[in-house]
Amino acid sequence: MKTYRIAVIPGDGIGKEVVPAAIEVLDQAAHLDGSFQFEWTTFPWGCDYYLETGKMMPDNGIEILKGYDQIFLGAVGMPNLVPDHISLWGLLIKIRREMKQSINVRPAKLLQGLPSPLRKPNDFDLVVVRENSEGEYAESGGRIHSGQDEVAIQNAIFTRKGTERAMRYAFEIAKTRRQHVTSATKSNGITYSMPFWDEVFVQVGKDFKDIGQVSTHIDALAAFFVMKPESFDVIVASNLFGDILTDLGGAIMGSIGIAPAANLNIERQYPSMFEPVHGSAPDIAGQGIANPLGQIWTGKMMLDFLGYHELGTRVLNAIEATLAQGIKTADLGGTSTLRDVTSAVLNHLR
Ligand SMILES: NC(=O)c1ccc[n+]([C@@H]2O[C@H](COP(=O)([O-])OP(=O)(O)OC[C@H]3O[C@@H](n4cnc5c(N)ncnc54)[C@H](O)[C@@H]3O)[C@@H](O)[C@H]2O)c1
Ligand SMILES: O=C(O)C[C@@H](O)C(=O)O
Ligand SMILES: [K+]
Ligand SMILES: [Mn+2]
Repeated sequence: MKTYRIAVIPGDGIGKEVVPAAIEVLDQAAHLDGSFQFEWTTFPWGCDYYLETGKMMPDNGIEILKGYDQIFLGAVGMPNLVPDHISLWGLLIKIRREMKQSINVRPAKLLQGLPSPLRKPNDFDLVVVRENSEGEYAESGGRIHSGQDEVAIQNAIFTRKGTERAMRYAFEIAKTRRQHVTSATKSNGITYSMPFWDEVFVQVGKDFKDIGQVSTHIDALAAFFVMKPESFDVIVASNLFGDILTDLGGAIMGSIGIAPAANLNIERQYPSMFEPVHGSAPDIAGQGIANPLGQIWTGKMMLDFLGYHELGTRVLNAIEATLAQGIKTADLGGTSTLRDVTSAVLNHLR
């Protein structure tokens, strides 16, 4: 039997609750399939680890992770105890960078059984391809002087390689979907990087003449996510624009607690990392009321990446059947617990 060795990093807050729930579902999915199994190895890295050791993960953490097939992560961050830029750059973003997980795929669609907060949504089904290695998230800049003279500089870095890679990937997946890519730009306000982004989009687009292509300013695009989400198929966005758009993608589905994500090393040279869009939700952590569906759907994306598409579809069907039954956590207006929702998904998967 094929065994996949998965490194598990529950991380902080609700990550510690939703990850075990999703593992139960993935184990059952593997059992149903019968041809493979998961071997999970859990690492206690995160803010608690930082408070004990002064590091978010050990110095050889990346080397350790390279020994696994994939990484399954919950969320990182305890802003009351560790500054967010320290915790995220010490674990989540460090892994994304060092494992060259340069593409972050984040779908959003109108789910059966889950009313969208939009008043009369048409059926939407979109996917955001977020550039995941550079852009506005660049360790370039600094702070000098103090008091009234203080200066902070943060440079955004866009390379042709990174920009092209994200755009090519977006066009490739559009080929398998509804044949359309929207590029999120802001070349009216940002005068160097975004005109460059637009030029690369036109150049890459020439290799995909059969795919519809349009550039839309991110401000208008955000409004269209609310007003006419059904008009989108694939959206390619820079790191920060993609970050913001995908919380919005979660929101129009019903909650950011259900939005899934996959940080892909598309070259398959290193493990990819599967972790949902949402964070550690300190406001509800430890109460057993977090929505596990984002983490479970993220597990479905891992199944897809491993080639088990039909099984992945069964997991998504079980999620929708659970919602249709009215078994929902508080973020979706329900009264069910994380345990109730997980049990229902397991039942529907059987
Ligand atoms: N990928 C990640 O690990 C990641 C992503 C976003 C934020 N963060 C970190 O998480 C911490 C909290 O950030 P935030 O509050 O801005 O965002 P958040 O996503 O953690 O929470 C935003 C709101 O959504 C709710 N929510 C999120 N996930 C939910 C779920 N599964 N079920 C029910 N409700 C859910 C929370 O209760 C909160 O009200 C910060 O430290 C931040 O840096 C980490
Ligand atoms: O900014 C980030 O990438 C962290 C988090 O908000 C995410 O979306 O993964
Ligand atoms: K997350
Ligand atoms: Mn985010």
